[in-house]
Amino acid sequence: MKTSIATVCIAGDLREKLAAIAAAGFDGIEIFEQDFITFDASPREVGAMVRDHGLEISLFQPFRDFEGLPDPERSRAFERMERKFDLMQELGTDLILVCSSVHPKALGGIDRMSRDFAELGERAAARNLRVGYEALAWGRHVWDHRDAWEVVRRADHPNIGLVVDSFHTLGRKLDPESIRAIPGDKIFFVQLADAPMIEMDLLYWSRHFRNMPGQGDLDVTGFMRAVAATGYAGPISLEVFNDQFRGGSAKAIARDGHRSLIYLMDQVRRAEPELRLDSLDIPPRVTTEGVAFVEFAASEAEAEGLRKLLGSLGFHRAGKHISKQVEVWQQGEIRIVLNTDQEGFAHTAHIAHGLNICDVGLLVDSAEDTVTRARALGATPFSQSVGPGEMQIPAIRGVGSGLLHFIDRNSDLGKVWEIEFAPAEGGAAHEAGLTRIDHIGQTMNYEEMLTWSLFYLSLFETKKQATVDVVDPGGLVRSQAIESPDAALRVTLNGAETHRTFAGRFIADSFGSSVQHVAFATDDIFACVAKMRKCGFEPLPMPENYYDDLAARLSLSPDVTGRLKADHILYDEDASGSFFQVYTRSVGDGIFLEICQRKDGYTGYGAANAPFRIAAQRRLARPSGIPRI
Ligand SMILES: O=C(O)c1ccc(O)c(O)c1
Ligand SMILES: [Mg+2]
Repeated sequence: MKTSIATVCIAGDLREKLAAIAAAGFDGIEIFEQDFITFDASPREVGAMVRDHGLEISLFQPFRDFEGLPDPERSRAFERMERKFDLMQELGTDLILVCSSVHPKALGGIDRMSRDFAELGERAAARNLRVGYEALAWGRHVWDHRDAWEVVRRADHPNIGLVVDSFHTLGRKLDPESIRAIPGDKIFFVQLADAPMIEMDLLYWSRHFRNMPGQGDLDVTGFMRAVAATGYAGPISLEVFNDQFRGGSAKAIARDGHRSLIYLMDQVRRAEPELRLDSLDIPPRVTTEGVAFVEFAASEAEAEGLRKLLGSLGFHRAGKHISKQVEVWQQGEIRIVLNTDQEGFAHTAHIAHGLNICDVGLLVDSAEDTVTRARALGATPFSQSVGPGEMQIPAIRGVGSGLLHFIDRNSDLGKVWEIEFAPAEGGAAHEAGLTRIDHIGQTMNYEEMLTWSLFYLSLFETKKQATVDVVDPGGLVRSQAIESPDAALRVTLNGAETHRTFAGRFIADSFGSSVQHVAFATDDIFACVAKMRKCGFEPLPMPENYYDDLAARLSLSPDVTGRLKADHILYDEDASGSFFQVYTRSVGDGIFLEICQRKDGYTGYGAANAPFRIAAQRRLARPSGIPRI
């Protein structure tokens, strides 16, 4: 199946748009008239430029206010169309999109409109061109693809067909199943867009808030299944009007777009195998069993601080790498890797970012399949040379070009700790009861959130949770959780709108997005904190006001409130259960660790506590920044 994208989706002038679109791997483009008119080159030159990028012009659009007009507007519309036909022939495209009229004088009437299209079909046929009719969700008389189809059906002309656009159908809450009844060869073109579910004026929603399939809340997969079931064999094309994308990185948005189509068609192919789509046959979304390790890149001095911190949480040094300056600290199933080596990726990451979490290891079904799927989705594979006795662990680039490594139990990869590490002295004497990694929190600029949610959703068997707004005294931080069905993998994406927030400062100070926070699970937070205190744990101090408010709001016994306060434990409860959290003080440019306990199946992340946690972190930070360890 060929992929295409409307030039309107991408930032830049036409040349920049084409370069980004071609680099992302699309086959064609929809030329948006505005992008052509604002560009200073002849139609022939533009056509050649597109083809020089290895792209075809799959559609020219939009042509507005054509059908159902009285004269003289009617004959004007036909004349206007002849000029656009001239232009299309010079550009080198045979298909134009006519969107349903919003003209105040448009009369409507199915037969009147079909007669206009029948006549237009004759004119198009004379030039070997085709016309596709699209119902805009806010069209004056036609705003439903079923009505647009009826106009096309009655026009009964081989050069007149239908354009379906997922936004107009799903945004209007029309049932996409009705598309299945349309003959596939009468659908001339398919436009795809998703959107977040926000109640607002349809036109405004469409022109400013569309996003890539998978990034919003619409059932674009259901829509595309219905289209595919008709036998439609033309291009699938993205038409995304989004203010943020228009101002974003052309390359990144084009890459996200291409990824969204691969993901979408894979979902469609799996949902309806009998359709025998010619889309890529790639391994399914990856099942994750959890986070296998988190790796810090550190200087020797920073590593010393981390050792103290980890020791205070009940971790012990479990192994030393056979040839590198790398050690692994362990507790329960949790492994923290400290990398102070003077070579390799971690070292480079340390030079660029200072102390940082440069690598996350995920436990998956098959590491090889994971990388195969990731490559098909346009992720960047990573490898570096390995020394004698070391393993080549499959990896890709993740958020902020940090690494994601994949470990599985089906190969030797799961034995990396025995193969590459020699046991260290000490042992597990002081474990505090931390069992596994509950979640990792990645901090990024707000504009990157859609990129990374699509990255996780398309690669892993996960679902996104609703976005929550966290108020930091310096501005808003939006937080979205991505979770596997059994919650074995939980990742939170935290998008900072300004650099004045704690999260935003982290991005600025460490020169880029990355993991800012790792949360460890425990089954008994009070026992855990008691043990950690003996090892020298210093919790992030919470003010008394917080506990007075808890006592006022919730029906906790004074005894429980007293224990929470004594240990600086934060508490949350909702319909799903209750939640306890305690934080470490920050290290480096604002990295912090959390210990949490979920009771009765609590599903959240303590968002209600986030403003108090942030205020406490800011209090400890010096005006010039955050204390370094
Ligand atoms: O917003 C619009 O006017 C507009 C134009 C052309 C389209 O294909 C569309 O979906 C919307
Ligand atoms: Mg459209």
